[in-house]
Amino acid sequence: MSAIAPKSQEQWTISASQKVTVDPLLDSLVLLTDHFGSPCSSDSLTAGLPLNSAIITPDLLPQAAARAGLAAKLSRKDLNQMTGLMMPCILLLKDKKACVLRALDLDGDKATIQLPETGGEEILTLGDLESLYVGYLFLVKQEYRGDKSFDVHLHDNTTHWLWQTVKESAPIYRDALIASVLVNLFALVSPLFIMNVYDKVVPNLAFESLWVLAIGAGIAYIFDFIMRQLRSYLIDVAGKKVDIIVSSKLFFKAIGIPLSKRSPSVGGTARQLGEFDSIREILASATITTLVDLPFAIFFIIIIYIVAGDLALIPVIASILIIGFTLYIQPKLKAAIEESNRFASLKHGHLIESLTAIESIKANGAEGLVQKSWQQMIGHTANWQLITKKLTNHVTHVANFIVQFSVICIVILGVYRVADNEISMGGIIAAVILASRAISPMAQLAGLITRGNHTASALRQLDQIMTQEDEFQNKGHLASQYRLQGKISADNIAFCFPNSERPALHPMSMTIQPGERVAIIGRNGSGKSTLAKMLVGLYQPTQGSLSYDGLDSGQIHPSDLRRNFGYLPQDVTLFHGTIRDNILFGTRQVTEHQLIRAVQLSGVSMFTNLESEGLDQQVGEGGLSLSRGQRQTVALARATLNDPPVLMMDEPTASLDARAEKQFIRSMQHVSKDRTLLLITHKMHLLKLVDRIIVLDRGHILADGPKKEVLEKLNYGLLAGAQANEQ
Ligand SMILES: Nc1ncnc2c1ncn2[C@@H]1O[C@H](COP(=O)(O)OP(=O)(O)OP(=O)(O)O)[C@@H](O)[C@H]1O
Repeated sequence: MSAIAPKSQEQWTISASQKVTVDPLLDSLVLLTDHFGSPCSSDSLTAGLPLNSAIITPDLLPQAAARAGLAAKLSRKDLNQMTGLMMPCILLLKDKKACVLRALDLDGDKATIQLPETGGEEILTLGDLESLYVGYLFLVKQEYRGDKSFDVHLHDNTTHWLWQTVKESAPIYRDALIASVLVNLFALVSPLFIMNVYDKVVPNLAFESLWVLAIGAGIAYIFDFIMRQLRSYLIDVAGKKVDIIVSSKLFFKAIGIPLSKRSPSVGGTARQLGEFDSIREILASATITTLVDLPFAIFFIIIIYIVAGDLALIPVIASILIIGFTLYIQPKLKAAIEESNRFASLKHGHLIESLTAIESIKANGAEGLVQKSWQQMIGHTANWQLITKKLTNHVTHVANFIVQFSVICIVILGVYRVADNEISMGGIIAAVILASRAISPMAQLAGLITRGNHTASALRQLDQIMTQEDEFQNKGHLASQYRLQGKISADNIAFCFPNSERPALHPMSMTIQPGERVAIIGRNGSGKSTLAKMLVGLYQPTQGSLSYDGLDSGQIHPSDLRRNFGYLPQDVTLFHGTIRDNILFGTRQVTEHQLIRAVQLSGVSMFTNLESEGLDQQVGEGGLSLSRGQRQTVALARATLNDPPVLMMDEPTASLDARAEKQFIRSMQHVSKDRTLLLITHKMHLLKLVDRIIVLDRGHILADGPKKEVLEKLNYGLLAGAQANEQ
C-alpha cells in the first residue's frame, strides 16, 4: 500500500465511541441538546444533512437543532447587548470555532463559557471573550411540541412540503402580483389612445392633442415594459427559491424513507420525483400571471360597456363558451394525463432496470424480450400522450376560434351601433382591443387548467412520497450518544415485505450477548439477509420488538444504531471515485491510522500495494473497474473502519479466492476478539470464527445453540430441511 504510509509503528485502537471529529459548532449544539433535556448525538443531528468537509455550517445548524426539537436562530449581537434570557447560546468564534455561552456578568467583567471539545466550563474576562467572538451567535430555544394528536391535525395545513415553501416566498409573489395589476391597468392605454385619436384628433386634425396623447401613451408603455420585466424577474426568483428548497426536501425524503417501505421500482420512484418539474414550471412561469389576469377580464368588460355599450355582451358570451368547453373536456383530459403518467413511470423503471442488468440481458440473449417490452411501453405511453395532446390542442383551437369569431361579431354589432349613433368609430376599435384582452386569459385558462391537471397528478404522486415517515424525523425522547456493548435481544420479531403475502421471517426470539460470535446459516431464501438487515436497523420488524443493551430500538436513532454496526452487505455497491473515497464513504473525519488498519485487515492492501496509484485508484461507476472480490474487500474495509462494537458480515468471502479468504479469517480472528460477530455464511470453514450457530429455514429458527451441538445435529441429519452448503 504505497499511497499512505504509517506515521509511526505504534498501533492505536480507536473505537467508534471515541470522538475524533473536530466540529466545535456541532459539539456546542450537542451540549445544548443535553441542557434542554433532549440529548442527541452528533450523528443523529446531522444524519442526511449535506455537511461541508464533514463539518456543520451555520446555515445547516437550524436544521440540525430542529432534530432535537430546538429552534436555533442566527443573530448579530455585541456582548454588551446580551441578556440572561438569551443564555445559553452558541457563540461563533474566530478560526471557525464556537462555544456555548452559559452566563455573562457585565458588572463583574466575567463570562462563563462551555468548551465544546470537553464540555468543561471556563471563566473568561469580557475582554478575552471579545477578542475571540466574531459578533454572531445562535439563540437557541426549545420548540413547543404540544400534544402529538394535535400536531397531526396541524401538520397538513401548516407544514405542507410545498405550500409551506411557497408561503415563504409570498412577499416576492405579492410584488409580482402588484406588477401584474399595473400591467393590466397599462393595457387600457392602447385602446383609449386609439379611440381618442379616431374620435377627437382625426376629425379636428388636432396635432397638439395628438402629441400630448402620444407622449402620455409612450410614458405609460415605458412603465409597462419595466413592470413586465420586473414581474418576470420576481416570478423567476420566487420559482428558483421554491425549486431549490423543495427539490432538496424531496431528495432528503426519498433517501430518508426506510428501506422496508420503499417502492419496489427505482425507475418509477425516480420518475415520480421528476414530476416535480411540472410543479416547478407552473410556479416559475408566466402561467401564474394568467391567474392575475383573470379578474381583470371582468374589469375590461366593464370598460367595454362604458365605451361601447352592449358590445360588452360578446366577450361575456365568448368567455362562457370557452370556459364551458374547457370544463367539458376536463374529465377526459384528466384520465389521459393519469394514464400517460402511469405508463411513463413504467417506461422509466424498465429503462433503468434494463441498463443496470445489461450483462445478464446479453448473457441470456434476452435483448429481444426487453426490446419488445420497451416497445409496448412506449407504444402505450405515446398513445396516451397523443390523446392528451389532441384534447389540449382541441381546447386551444376552439378557444382561438371563439376569440377570432367574437372580434367579427363585435365589428358587425359595432357598425349597427355606429349607424344608430350609439357609439363612435373609435368605440368599435377600443372594444375590439379590450375584448381580445378580456377573452385571452380565458383561452389561456384552458391551457392553465390542463397544466393544472398535470400538476395535480404530480402533486398527488409526490404527496405519496412526502407524507411517508422518514428516518430523520424527530420523534423525541431518543437515547443519545448511543454506544452498544453488543447485547441484542429479539422478542418475537417477524418481518413481511410490503406487497408480499408470505412473511420473510416468522415470529422468532433470540438473545446475542456482547462479545458472542454467532453464525447464521440456512438454505437460500431462508431469511438470513433479512434478519441481518433487521438487526442492523435497516428494516423495522413488522411484529415484536428488538432491543439493544436492554433499550428498545425505537428509542435509538437509526444513525446511532448503524454507527455501532460494521455491516458488510451481500451485494456490495461502490460509488464512482477512488478506493479511498469508497472506504471513507459516509464516515466523518477518520484518522490516517484508522484507514491504514482497515485497509490491512480487509485485504485491500493485497491488491493496492501492487498498483502505483494505491488507494487513489479509480473504481469506476458502480465499482465496475474492480473485480467482485476486490469490491468485497473494499466494502470490508468500510465496515471495519470505525472499529464498531458489532460486526455483521453477510457472506463476506463469497467472492474471495483461497488466499484472500485465509487473510480474511486471520483478520477476523484478530478483529472479532472484543466484539460481537454475526456471520452469515454458506462456507463450513468460516465456522471456525464462531462459537454459536443459528440455523434458519423458511423464516423459522430451526436450531440455535453452541457450534458443536448444532453441527452434530446437522451431521446426523437431525435438522430436517436445513443444511449449510459445505464447500
Ligand atoms: N425486497 C424484497 N421484496 C420482497 N421479498 C423479498 C425481498 N428480499 C427478499 N425477499 C424474500 O424474503 C425471503 C428471505 O430472503 P433473504 O434474502 O433474507 O434470504 P437469504 O437466506 O439471505 O438467502 P441467500 O442465502 O440466498 O442470500 C425470500 O423468500 C425472498 O424471496
